[in-house]
Amino acid sequence: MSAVEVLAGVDIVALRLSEEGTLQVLLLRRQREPYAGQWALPGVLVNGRCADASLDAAAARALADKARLQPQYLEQVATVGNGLRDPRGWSLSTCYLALLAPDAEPQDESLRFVDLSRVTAGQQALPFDHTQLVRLAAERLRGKSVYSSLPLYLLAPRFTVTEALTAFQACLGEPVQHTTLRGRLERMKAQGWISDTGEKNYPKMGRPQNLLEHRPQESEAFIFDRSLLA
Ligand SMILES: O=P(O)(O)OC[C@H]1O[C@@H](O)[C@H](O)[C@@H]1O
Repeated sequence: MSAVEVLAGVDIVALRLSEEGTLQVLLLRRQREPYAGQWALPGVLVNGRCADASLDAAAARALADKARLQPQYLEQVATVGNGLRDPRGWSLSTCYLALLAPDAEPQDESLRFVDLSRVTAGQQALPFDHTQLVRLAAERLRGKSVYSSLPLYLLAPRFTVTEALTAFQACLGEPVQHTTLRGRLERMKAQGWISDTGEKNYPKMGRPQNLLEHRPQESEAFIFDRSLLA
């Protein structure tokens, strides 16, 4: 790399809700140097001859090419850049938050999900500044989950109130009142963002529960008029 070149890329913090109700982040074992063999965020460089029309397109490509997964939601979080984060020289990374369906599975042994809390706590070390990128994305998700329906993008399109509660609590990292969430979901129903399917799920334990359907009216999330934690 010449002295005047700057590497530019995108990195994806792709999250999934586990069966246990915890958030997990997708990691990819790097094939090449630097940090060959280490688990890192899936990312691609966008310098040079890449065909992507935009950073958003590059982020979608990174997930599609490297993980063969389609996100239910994708949002740009931040751009970081300096001369230290990549040993190849000055670099910029635009970090994206991607929310995956709960049945998103690693397609081969070069991919795996690990507990988000292990990464944010530094127990699972990541190369480059990827730990910092994960923390930024997790903070964005937490902040938006206070006042929007974002966590619903971590569920299957058909979900129960109990599953919604699990998703919100995982994103916020604290308990949410069942009745408060119900009220917010009712408001979404009134605006056409959620519909009643008239069907029930039949869990292994407990009583059957009504199945709701998430019907996003835009690519963003529904904004609540009051905080979910109020
Ligand atoms: O995988 P290659 O193309 O080598 O490089 C991409 C990585 O280089 C780093 O700056 C980025 O954070 C990104 O993850």
